[in-house]
Amino acid sequence: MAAQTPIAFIGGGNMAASLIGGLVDAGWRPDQLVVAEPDADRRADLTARYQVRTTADNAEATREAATVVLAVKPQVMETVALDLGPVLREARPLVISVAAGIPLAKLGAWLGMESPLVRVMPNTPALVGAGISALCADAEASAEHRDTAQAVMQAAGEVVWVAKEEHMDIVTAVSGSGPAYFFLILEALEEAAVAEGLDRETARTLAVHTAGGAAALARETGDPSPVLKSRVTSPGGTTARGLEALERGGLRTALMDAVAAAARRSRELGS
Ligand SMILES: NC(=O)C1=CN([C@@H]2O[C@H](COP(=O)(O)OP(=O)(O)OC[C@H]3O[C@@H](n4cnc5c(N)ncnc54)[C@H](O)[C@@H]3O)[C@@H](O)[C@H]2O)C=CC1
Ligand SMILES: O=C(O)[C@@H]1CCC=N1
Repeated sequence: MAAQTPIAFIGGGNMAASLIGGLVDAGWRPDQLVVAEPDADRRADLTARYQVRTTADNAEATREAATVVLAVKPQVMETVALDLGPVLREARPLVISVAAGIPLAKLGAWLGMESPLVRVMPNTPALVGAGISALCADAEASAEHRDTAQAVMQAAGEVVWVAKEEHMDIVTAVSGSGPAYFFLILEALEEAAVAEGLDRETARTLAVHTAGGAAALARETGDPSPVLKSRVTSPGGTTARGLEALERGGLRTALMDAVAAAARRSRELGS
């Protein structure tokens, strides 16, 4: 029998690659990871980047694993889970799903098993160890299973546990999709600076460091956002004018609408 591989990823797309990059940087050996992925170019890319073993065969990867991370699109999860059910029922690894929207009960029914299942919503900053993952487990997952899931996700950043599974939709809308909202803001800041004559590289450096600095300040002081914002806003100064333009332009409402729309989509994906 082949030596046991601790983690098999089913689906080697953007989210799996971000987690794999984070795990490898955190000290996991590439030979402790295997990725099942149908796309040959994607497999070659993952091997070139992380020296992980890949296969086109989901069942083969699953048979060797102590932990299986399901990282396929929600739309194909049913097919993948129905196919893998018999293998998983025999091998009984810990199963972690990172799919948006798919409830644990539905996944369990497709797999034909009750536990141990952990649902996780990670995000792509996992690639550089700066991810945040929200986790919830089914009632039968043991403390050991929870610890294992937490240890895997902690290699890629922070973790929070969510007591009510129904909250995973709003989590998905805030932290799963959230990096894209911030990238849109970075894009806009860069474009504005370039339009005013700054070279692209300087514009990007200023925008990225400002975003990173704001996040670090919020994290390290723990101060509320309105307080942090007021410290930047000198009376009658530039920030006040900028914030007025943002409120007039509806950025606050647009972001709140974005989160509500993404959460609705998460619920749709699971129904
Ligand atoms: N991209 C992100 O920021 C995040 C994604 N997720 C979740 O991660 C999952 C994957 O999303 P992405 O990586 O963005 O999508 P993706 O499209 O980049 O990756 C999905 C991968 O699954 C492969 N695949 C398709 N059919 C398969 C099958 N039958 N067996 C094995 N692999 C198969 C595809 O070839 C592709 O490489 C989704 O369920 C998504 O909701 C969760 C959090 C954040
Ligand atoms: O866009 C999506 O559906 C996935 C889930 C959260 C981030 N990306």
